[in-house]
Amino acid sequence: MISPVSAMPRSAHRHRPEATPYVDLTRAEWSALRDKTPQPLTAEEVEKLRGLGDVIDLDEVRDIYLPLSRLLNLYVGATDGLRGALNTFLGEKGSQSGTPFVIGVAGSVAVGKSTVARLLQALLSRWPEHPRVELVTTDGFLLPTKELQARGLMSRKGFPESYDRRALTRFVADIKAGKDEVTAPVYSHLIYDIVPGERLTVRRPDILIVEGLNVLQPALPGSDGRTRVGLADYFDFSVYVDASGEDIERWYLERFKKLRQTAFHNPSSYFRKYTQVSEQEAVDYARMLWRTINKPNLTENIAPTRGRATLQLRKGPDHTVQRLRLRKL
Ligand SMILES: Nc1ncnc2c1ncn2[C@@H]1O[C@H](COP(=O)(O)OP(=O)(O)OP(=O)(O)O)[C@@H](O)[C@H]1O
Ligand SMILES: CC(C)(CO)[C@@H](O)C(=O)NCCC(=O)O
Repeated sequence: MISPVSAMPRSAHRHRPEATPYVDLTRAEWSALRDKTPQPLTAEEVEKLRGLGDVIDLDEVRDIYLPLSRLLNLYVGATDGLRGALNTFLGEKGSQSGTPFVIGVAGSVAVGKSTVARLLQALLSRWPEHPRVELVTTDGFLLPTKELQARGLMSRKGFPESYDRRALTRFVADIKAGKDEVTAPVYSHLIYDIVPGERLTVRRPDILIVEGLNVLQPALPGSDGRTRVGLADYFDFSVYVDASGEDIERWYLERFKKLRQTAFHNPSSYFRKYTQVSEQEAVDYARMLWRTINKPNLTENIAPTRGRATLQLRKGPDHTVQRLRLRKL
């Protein structure tokens, strides 16, 4: 019989370290774990994958993303082994082959998660075991502007209720179930809306990366009050991209300034009017968007999901990853 905790000698209580499901690593400790994983990208390729305002270079790829690519390659192999065990058990009763490995990438607006997701796609597709890596962002499942306006949600864009969560979960479930072709709507930052009539098609990838603010949020209970299977329940691995609130706000404002000099000049840009006002007015507007929408969303909905990620990447003020926290239990 297992003895109850209260029956243990007092000293055993006192000296037991607090149980934590994570292992914390410095940049140097993590970097050493890349082992002999070769660097498959050139400086030009990294430049193409870099988002506006991000600073990822070959050193960052080597130190942070090669160990991650190696870890994920090991995870994919081990998950295939588990799938084989399940298939042996199930036999004719529903066994499945070619189930894609699904990775979620979460974090605030402007933290750089789309760069992380693109880098992972490029690195993971170089492994011969899983060359077909698809990337989708949850932006495509935002409700169209007309619908957001009708529901009074224009200033809640990015909050859980601004997405068609059921369609998003179904989309990932269908890909994981091995459907030949699964499609999703497409979002444009330029027009700040869903692109009418456009769809993205995903065809049986080896790995699917799902990037978005909301990917680790728990599912809403159904109308019968029961818990549902949510998006994150389909993940085999997840990454939370983290940084201090002040740093992210600064990155958001700087990106807005850069976009004001570039993309906002496009006649179709939703933000075009901010090219015609002073920089100060434009920055004040961006700060208002940050403080009234993106920051509360970070605090209330995104940051609380951090502990659910398999891996947390903590960036410093210059965008480089300084600390990592990996789930080990
Ligand atoms: N208003 C905009 N007009 C044109 N391009 C934009 C606009 N906002 C963002 N982008 C571009 O789209 C890319 C992805 O933006 P997105 O909003 O997905 O990033 P994010 O979620 O804010 O944060 P992250 O930087 O983590 O991806 C940005 O790196 C930027 O280059
Ligand atoms: C589309 C999202 C929700 C996420 O990418 C975000 O970029 C956004 O539009 N947030 C609303 C406030 C703003 O314009 O920054």
